[in-house]
Amino acid sequence: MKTILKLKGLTKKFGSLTAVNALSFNIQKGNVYGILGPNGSGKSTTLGMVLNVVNPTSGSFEWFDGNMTTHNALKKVGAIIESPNFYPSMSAEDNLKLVCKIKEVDSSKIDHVLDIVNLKDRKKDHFKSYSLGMKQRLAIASALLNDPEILILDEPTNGLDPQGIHQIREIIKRIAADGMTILLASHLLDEVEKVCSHVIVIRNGVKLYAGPVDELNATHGFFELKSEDKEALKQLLDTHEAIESYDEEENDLIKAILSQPYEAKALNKECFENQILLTHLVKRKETLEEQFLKLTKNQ
Ligand SMILES: Nc1ncnc2c1ncn2[C@@H]1O[C@H](COP(=O)(O)OP(=O)(O)OP(=O)(O)O)[C@@H](O)[C@H]1O
Repeated sequence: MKTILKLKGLTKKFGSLTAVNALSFNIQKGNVYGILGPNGSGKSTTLGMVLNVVNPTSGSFEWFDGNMTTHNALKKVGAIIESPNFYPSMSAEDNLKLVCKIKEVDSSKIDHVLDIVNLKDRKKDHFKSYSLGMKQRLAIASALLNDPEILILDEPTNGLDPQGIHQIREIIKRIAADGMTILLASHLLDEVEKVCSHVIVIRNGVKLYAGPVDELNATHGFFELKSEDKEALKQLLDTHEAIESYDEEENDLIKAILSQPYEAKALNKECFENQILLTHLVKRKETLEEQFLKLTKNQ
């Protein structure tokens, strides 16, 4: 698979603050990546560095095959990292004509990109009459004009109402389905879950996880258990091949984490054969949100 972007130990310090700390990951063609982290975790700084607007303190990054200057490589990148900025008293279409002139691309693509973002019917309207969601969609259209190899978006749904958020996410999914590589920064887990195939979780500039979104949730789950003979139950769990660890929670509840697939029925039978009567037995899997919170809390 073709590599679009490689980050190698990329680091940015602002005085004594390390905003991005030795970040390494690869962006492969055709995937949709989310950089996910709370506010202030270093997402925008990371995007700023690979887009040449923030100077790295150390480490490096490489666009495409590494044989191109960043300046030339960025001609193949469509990026929206600031709020959409166009001429207010010009129509969307005229604004895009101007962008075509600046980017030296043919203006025949304007209708097509406006169609992708559902703005073709409103192309004659002044930019100033657009809602925030429409402005953001126009920015996406503008970024698509020169057929980029990758689209980069920083918090693409920030400040939008639920309908606007939905429209932007649908557009991103549609563009991705057509094969576009996308890298977006977001502090919203559900956004990354809905839109991205891959996720890079960062906190305080440090990478906590990078990989497919599915695998972040690929654990075997856990049992919630209760028994009047808690000590005997704990002894059984201590030596159980399928139990990785267990915690005692409130109300005498024991949470036993699985290290391999194991059915509740089998555990129930085993407990019974060891004269341990369970008063509560539930098998559960952590939601992606619980996993994400655990991942970020542990650091
Ligand atoms: N120009 C700067 N000078 C000093 N500190 C900065 C500068 N830019 C960013 N920072 C700090 O670096 C850290 C990371 O900021 P960054 O904007 O990259 O985070 P973020 O994850 O994008 O968060 P947000 O979504 O809130 O923008 C923060 O603590 C921020 O205050």
